[in-house]
Amino acid sequence: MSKFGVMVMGPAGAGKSTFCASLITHLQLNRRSCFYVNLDPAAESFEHTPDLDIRDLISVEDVMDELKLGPNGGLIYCFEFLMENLSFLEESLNSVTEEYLIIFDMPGQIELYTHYPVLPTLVNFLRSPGNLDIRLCAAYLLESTFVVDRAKYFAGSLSALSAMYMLGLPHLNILSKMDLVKDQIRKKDFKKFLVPDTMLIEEDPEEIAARKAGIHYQPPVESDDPRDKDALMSGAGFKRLNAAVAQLLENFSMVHYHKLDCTDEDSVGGILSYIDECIQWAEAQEPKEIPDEEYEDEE
Ligand SMILES: Nc1nc2c(ncn2[C@@H]2O[C@H](COP(=O)(O)OP(=O)(O)OP(=O)(O)O)[C@@H](O)[C@H]2O)c(=O)[nH]1
Ligand SMILES: [Mg+2]
Repeated sequence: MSKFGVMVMGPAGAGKSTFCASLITHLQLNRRSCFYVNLDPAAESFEHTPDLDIRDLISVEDVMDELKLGPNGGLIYCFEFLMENLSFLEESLNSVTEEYLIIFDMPGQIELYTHYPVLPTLVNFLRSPGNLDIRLCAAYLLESTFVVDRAKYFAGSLSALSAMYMLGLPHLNILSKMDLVKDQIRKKDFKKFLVPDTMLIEEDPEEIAARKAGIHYQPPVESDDPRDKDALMSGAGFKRLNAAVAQLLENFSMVHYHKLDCTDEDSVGGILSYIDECIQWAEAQEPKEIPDEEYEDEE
C-alpha cells in the first residue's frame, strides 16, 4: 500500500504553516483525507491541530533550557534526536492509507535545506520501500515580495536550487503571499519572475520606479573598495556576484515558480493539483462508492 505526502519547506516566515492550514481546509472542503505532521519543534500555535507533532517527542524550548543551546543549535539537536527515534514517526505513519495526503510542516532554518545532512536522511527514511514507502514531493516556498529586491530573489532562488539538489525529491517552487504583491505588480509584469533570468538582474527596480514617476534617476556610485561599507551591498562587486548567481540559475534552468495566494481557494487548489501530479496521487485511488444516505439526500 502506497502512502502520499508533501514536505512544505522554505525560509523562515515564508508562509509554510499558513499554506499547510489552507491546504488542509481545502482538502476537507473537498472531502479528502489528510494527515498533518508538525516537524517544527519551535512551532507555537496551529490553525489545525497536528495529527503528529514533533513537540510530543522533543521541543526546542526544553532543549534550550536543559542543554543551554541557542534556537538554531536547539533545532539541529531536535532533528538529530528525531533521527535517533524514527520509530516516533513510523508508529503513527505506518497505518496511514493511500487516500490520505500526509503534510509535513517543516521549520524555517535555512541551513536545513542548504548543507545540513539531516533532511536527506529523513527523506530517505520516509521514501524507502523498506520503511514508510511514502511517495513524497517538496513544496518550497519563497515570499513573492522578494521579487522587489533582485538580490533577495536570486539568493532565495539559489536556496531553492540547493534544496532541490540536496533532497532529490520531485520539487515544486512556490512564490507565496501573492496577495501582497498583486496590487503593486501587474499579472503580465509578474510573469518574468516565474523563471529566474539574467535579464532581471540588469533591471534596476529603483530606476524603473523613477522612470514611471518621471523623476530623474541618479544610479549609486559603484565602488569595489572593501573599506566602503555601502559598496558591499550596492557596488560593482555585489552586482557581479548577483549576475553570476543569476547566470548559474539560468544555466541550470531548473527553478521555476508557481504562484500561491493562501487567501484564494482556487490558488490553493491549483497548487494541490501540482502536488497530486508530482506524487501521482489520483492513479492510486480506488473508485469510491457513494454511501446510501448521501445518495438519498441528492434525490
Ligand atoms: N498576506 C499574507 N500573509 C501571509 C500569507 N501566508 C502567511 N502569511 C503571514 O506570514 C507570517 C508567517 O507565516 P507562517 O505561515 O507562520 O510562516 P512559516 O513559514 O510557517 O514560518 P516559520 O515556521 O516561522 O518559518 C504570518 O504573519 C502569516 O499570517 C499569505 O498568503 N498572505
Ligand atoms: Mg511554520
